[in-house]
Amino acid sequence: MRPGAAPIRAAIIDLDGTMLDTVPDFELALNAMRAEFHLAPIGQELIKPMVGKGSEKLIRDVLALDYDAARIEAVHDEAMAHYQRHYLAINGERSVLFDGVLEGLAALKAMGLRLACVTNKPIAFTTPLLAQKGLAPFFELVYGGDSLPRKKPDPMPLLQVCRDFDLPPAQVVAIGDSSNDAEAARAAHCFVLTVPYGYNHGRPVQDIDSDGIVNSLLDAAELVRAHNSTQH
Ligand SMILES: O=C(O)COP(=O)(O)O
Ligand SMILES: [Mg+2]
Repeated sequence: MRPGAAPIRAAIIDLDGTMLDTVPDFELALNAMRAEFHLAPIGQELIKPMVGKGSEKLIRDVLALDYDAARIEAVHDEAMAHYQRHYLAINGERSVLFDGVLEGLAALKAMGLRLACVTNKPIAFTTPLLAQKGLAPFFELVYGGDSLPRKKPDPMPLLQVCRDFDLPPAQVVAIGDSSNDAEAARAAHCFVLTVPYGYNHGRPVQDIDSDGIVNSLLDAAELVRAHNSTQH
């Protein structure tokens, strides 16, 4: 983050791979969907790099392990219906908060920042999950992958948050685990911080063009505090 730049007034925080390790939930729901088609279960290491681009892409990638393009088209809608039903039934059962998430959110709030959650997860999964994990009270705004016409890496949801908060993007930081989050932030002209413990489509976090890698949301809050303390 640039010294002398305007103070940060809001943070936009990603969900999967940033606040919650949701891969165990994806494993349950995807394998329940695959069982409907008599397909063998798949493991978390295969699933992890597929998370982050929304449900549509995830279902297509998972079906592509066994089916050709024509067969994927033929079963897509049925697969999506199975997946959504199964995911909603197990949502949050196996997901766990990453270290420093609650502390980091509390620190950002205590510094007066406004908080939004922007995820590519469908909003129908996101809202109950945030509530169940005690995250909902931190967020003034929540946008899922299907809340707006375009999702990350498009800047649309981030720009919408800036408008909702009536803040210029240069006073907003996005915090995420993947290039998806960083590309959206760069295109929106927000700051962006990256956590190293998430999924990033199976690629090294160091490859992401961001304003810094932070080990936790608590470290992100410390960086924002340092940035803001240089302002007059
Ligand atoms: O693709 C998803 O379902 C969610 O991904 P995100 O929370 O990292 O944006
Ligand atoms: Mg993510």
